[in-house]
Amino acid sequence: MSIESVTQDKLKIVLLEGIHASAEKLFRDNGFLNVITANKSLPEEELRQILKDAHYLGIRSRTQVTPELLEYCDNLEAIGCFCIGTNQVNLLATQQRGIPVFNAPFANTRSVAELVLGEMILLLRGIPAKNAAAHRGEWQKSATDSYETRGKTLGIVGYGHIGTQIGILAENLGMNVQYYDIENKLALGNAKPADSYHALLQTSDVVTFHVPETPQTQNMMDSEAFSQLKQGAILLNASRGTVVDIESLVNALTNRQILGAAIDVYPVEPKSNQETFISPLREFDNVILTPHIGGSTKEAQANIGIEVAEKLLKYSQNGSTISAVNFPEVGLPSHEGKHRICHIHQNEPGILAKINDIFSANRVNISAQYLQTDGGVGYVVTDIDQTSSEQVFEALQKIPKTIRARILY
Ligand SMILES: NC(=O)C1=CN([C@@H]2O[C@H](COP(=O)(O)OP(=O)(O)OC[C@H]3O[C@@H](n4cnc5c(N)ncnc54)[C@H](O)[C@@H]3O)[C@@H](O)[C@H]2O)C=CC1
Ligand SMILES: O=C(O)CCC(=O)C(=O)O
Repeated sequence: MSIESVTQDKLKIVLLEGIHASAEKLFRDNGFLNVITANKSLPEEELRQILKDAHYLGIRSRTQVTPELLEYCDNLEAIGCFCIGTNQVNLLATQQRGIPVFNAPFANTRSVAELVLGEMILLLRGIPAKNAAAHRGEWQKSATDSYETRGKTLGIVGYGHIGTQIGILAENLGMNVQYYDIENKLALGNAKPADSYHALLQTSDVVTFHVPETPQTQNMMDSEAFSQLKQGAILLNASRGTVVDIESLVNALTNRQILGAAIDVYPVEPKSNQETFISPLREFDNVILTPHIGGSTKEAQANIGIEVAEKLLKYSQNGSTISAVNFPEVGLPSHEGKHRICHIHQNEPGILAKINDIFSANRVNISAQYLQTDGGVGYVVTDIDQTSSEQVFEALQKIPKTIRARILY
């Protein structure tokens, strides 16, 4: 498979799911004029149609990029996830098709941390249920099951960018912080690693999840895990909907084993704001239900729009794959007066030699070159002295195991 070079103004950029306008602006300011936006995720058939001739795709967490969908995307050069999670994209299938995937690993983390902190305080005071009752005209003035944060133990599962920030903020409220992570992590402030996942569940007053969606985190909070929790604990999940088994959560709420919960993510989420949200959790006043908005603040979304659009622009304009989540990372600086060709191929020995044989046979002088391989794919960026002729480009495309090649300038 290969692609022809298309002038920048004609490259089709599709930005879905209400990606912040900062992204579209950046593309347009850089001369990308064919930018199509939608404020929701699209149904399968519409998605296929719109992506059939698209070169760049921007999504958030709803759009599923499956191997089947990729069959329809012959021109797709790169994907930007305008969020942290990339579990909605089949990373192996995109890699095999020579499509780097980028994300914004930090920009919304503070927003999630602040939301979780606020929810935790409200839940410890029993506010969600009291608030719901007051809306119905009931007056529930009582201190029963109403607690300060001070002196309570917060258990953080997944001590990464979000988990660590929550730990620091919670310590400032006077909480004891412990965490569980599969990696050995530097403990910030006075936080302590728990002896095990179960030890954390058994000894925390509040448990909050900040893990990625992986096979290991699937139903990490199942009925067995719920049975380990302290009587009257509080549970929060703003990570992924597959992490907490909803039926087990419903049971724990029904038999009052836990005092309350805050859930931002669900196994199945509506595709747009027009769709009804269906969940057995809707009947519980002591559960804060939010529509996957942990990272949805103006600040975070504007920053993410710029960060991910910049990564896509760099890939388009100079071939940089730095910080791609599924691809060899190559970031060759631009060289004045030189011309750049990118070659993506299946990772097998001897391909670089074949590329260079073609340059040599055509008396093309290489001024800089970088090869990086990662798993199944190899990526070579080459700067040459003269503009590449059609003959050279065609020969590069015909090298066996080539996935795609691009002339950048
Ligand atoms: N609700 C929302 O709007 C948002 C949700 N998220 C979700 O939050 C997740 C976490 O975000 P970050 O903290 O930025 O990610 P991160 O990658 O910085 O941290 C994740 C941590 O989880 C740990 N981990 C992985 N598997 C684990 C397991 N089985 N048990 C225990 N620890 C495990 C990792 O070692 C890492 O330290 C993201 O992957 C995303 O799914 C992120 C942003 C917004
Ligand atoms: O803002 C979004 O659409 C998704 C946020 C999220 O879950 C993430 O960043 O991983």
